[in-house]
Amino acid sequence: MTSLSSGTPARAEAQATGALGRAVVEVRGLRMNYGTTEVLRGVDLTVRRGEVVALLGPNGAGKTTTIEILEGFRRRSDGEVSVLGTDPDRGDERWRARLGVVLQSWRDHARWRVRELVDHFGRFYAPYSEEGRTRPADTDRLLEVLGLTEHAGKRVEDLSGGQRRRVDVALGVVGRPELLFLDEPTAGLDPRARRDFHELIHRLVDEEDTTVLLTTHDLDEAEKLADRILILAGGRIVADGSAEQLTALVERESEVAWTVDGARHLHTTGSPARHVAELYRVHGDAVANLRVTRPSLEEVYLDMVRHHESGAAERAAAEFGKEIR
Ligand SMILES: Nc1ncnc2c1ncn2[C@@H]1O[C@H](COP(=O)(O)OP(=O)(O)OP(=O)(O)O)[C@@H](O)[C@H]1O
Repeated sequence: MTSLSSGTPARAEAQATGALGRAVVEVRGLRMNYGTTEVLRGVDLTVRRGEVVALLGPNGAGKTTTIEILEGFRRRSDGEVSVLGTDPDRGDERWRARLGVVLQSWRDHARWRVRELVDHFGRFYAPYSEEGRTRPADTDRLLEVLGLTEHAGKRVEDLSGGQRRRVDVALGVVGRPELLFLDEPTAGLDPRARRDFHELIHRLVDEEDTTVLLTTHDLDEAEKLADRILILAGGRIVADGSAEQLTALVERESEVAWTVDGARHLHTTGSPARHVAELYRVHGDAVANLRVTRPSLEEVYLDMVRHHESGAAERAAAEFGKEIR
């Protein structure tokens, strides 16, 4: 397998030295207002070295706003933010060189040829090499890893959407970032390109010791890609855990519905089997129309999104938070 650098995979090395797990992003009480509209109302989150974290939330939840603040592109209204040990509002060029950024849509550079463009971007990073991390990445090797070798001589404007997206990624990682921000990375990619992209992200994490924070409104993508999912809704993080943890928490709350003597009943419980046994002990054969439903993470999430889009964001977020805690 082609890698961006030679030698021992960086993640294994970091694991050996105990460097994995240190916080690279710390956010406490982050608030953001656009005029009188409060978009972020006290976001707390942590991203640790070596993690792939997905910031998941419905359209307009404030995902882009959050990562733009972390990238130093946008000034926050309030709160504490530290990215690679620095407040992004005061980040200098050396700090910036340690970050990789892939924006939602990149419409510039249409007339550049792929190889020239990646090479050109890479040169900016040359003064910022560090021990164990020579910058930039080798352009040809990077193009190969991203499946762009055969398109290296083409103009960006002549590429397909998926190929362009890969160029965006090349520009985001040519500086061999310690921390990579990806905003909706697979929007517009077909399933094959999406799968390739997921592989690429895992390879970056394993071989380059890159920590990744990505935004998506696709739960499936978050489940496939991320070690940890943060759900942003109503201006706050309402859930934080691995896909398995979130699923387990959701499944704890099952709905038991039944009728006794024609009267309908509904009960939410973490132990449906015990509840059903108790029902039969008390009512015996009078129990009818028994139904036990375990909502999936997706159902609960989509329900929250529907509420959010119908304007009941605050309530939906609170309910969702309650449901999975
Ligand atoms: N520059 C701005 N001025 C005023 N309002 C803004 C600005 N940028 C974003 N907003 C508003 O802030 C809210 C959050 O936007 P943001 O783009 O951060 O959400 P998002 O979760 O990334 O959404 P999407 O999934 O659609 O990309 C939206 O209601 C948006 O209209």
